[in-house]
Amino acid sequence: MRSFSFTKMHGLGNSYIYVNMFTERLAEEELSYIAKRVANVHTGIGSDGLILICPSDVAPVKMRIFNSDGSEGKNCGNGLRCVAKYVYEHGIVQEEQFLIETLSGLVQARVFVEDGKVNSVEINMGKPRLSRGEIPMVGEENDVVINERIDFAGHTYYMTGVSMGNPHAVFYVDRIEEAPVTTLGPTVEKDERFPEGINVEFVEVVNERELHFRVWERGSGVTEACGTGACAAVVASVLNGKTKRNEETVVHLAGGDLYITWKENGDVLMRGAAETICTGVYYY
Ligand SMILES: N[C@@H](CCC[C@H](N)C(=O)O)C(=O)O
Repeated sequence: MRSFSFTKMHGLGNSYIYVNMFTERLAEEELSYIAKRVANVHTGIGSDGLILICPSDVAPVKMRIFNSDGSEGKNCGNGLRCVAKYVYEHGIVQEEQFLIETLSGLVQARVFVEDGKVNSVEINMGKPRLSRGEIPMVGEENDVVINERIDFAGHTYYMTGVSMGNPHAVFYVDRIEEAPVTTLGPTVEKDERFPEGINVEFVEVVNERELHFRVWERGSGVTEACGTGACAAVVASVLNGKTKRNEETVVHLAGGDLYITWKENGDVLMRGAAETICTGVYYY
């Protein structure tokens, strides 16, 4: 029987099993299978997926993220905050600002420390990518998708498309409690107009500085929070004239709040909590 040491962490209830690949060895061809196994709440540990904290050639650390269905994502906002907390608290980095490599590029992390513990993290997520080609979504590759009419299962909706290194479809609703997360979510995720699938976000605008937010994540379904999704929601809200560029917006997710600013220079800043739940050894 094989085993590895893990740490379970969460960002606003979006939980992953984190494996320190500076010390552990997992076979590349087994990563998808391991992600599915550990995520299972009955026969595994229970999580939204698996995150690997890896050595990098271009930064102090690299993050890889696998959803609970075993698919690999290219970015994860909540995961980045937890990775930043982990590497600082385990002495893998000593500075309070450092780079993290992801499959979609480099991001800048800043940890806020009290008594040696990281209690919140800010990530400069870089610039959103807005063209259909970058999302990706079928159609004219240089066009943007802002409040575009689109039909699913015979009903008409309006969506805004944003890539934060991973794909997001944002829909506005009048009341967040009535958002069709579990019905429209999986339909949109798997729609053939999104060749790589898509994360689906529902947003209720409270005012120019505040949004309510729910998510159906590609590869994981309903989660308590999605950091890249919250960034996409703020970018979409600026593009739709609902919130302001260069001003911090509070996003209320099911698991808590994130503070997000789409800066004048194009970068998106995300700030919020990162928590350690437990550590252990997993046998497989
Ligand atoms: N929970 C994440 C995003 C995880 C990956 C996503 N489901 C995808 O496949 O793109 C976040 O906090 O951003």
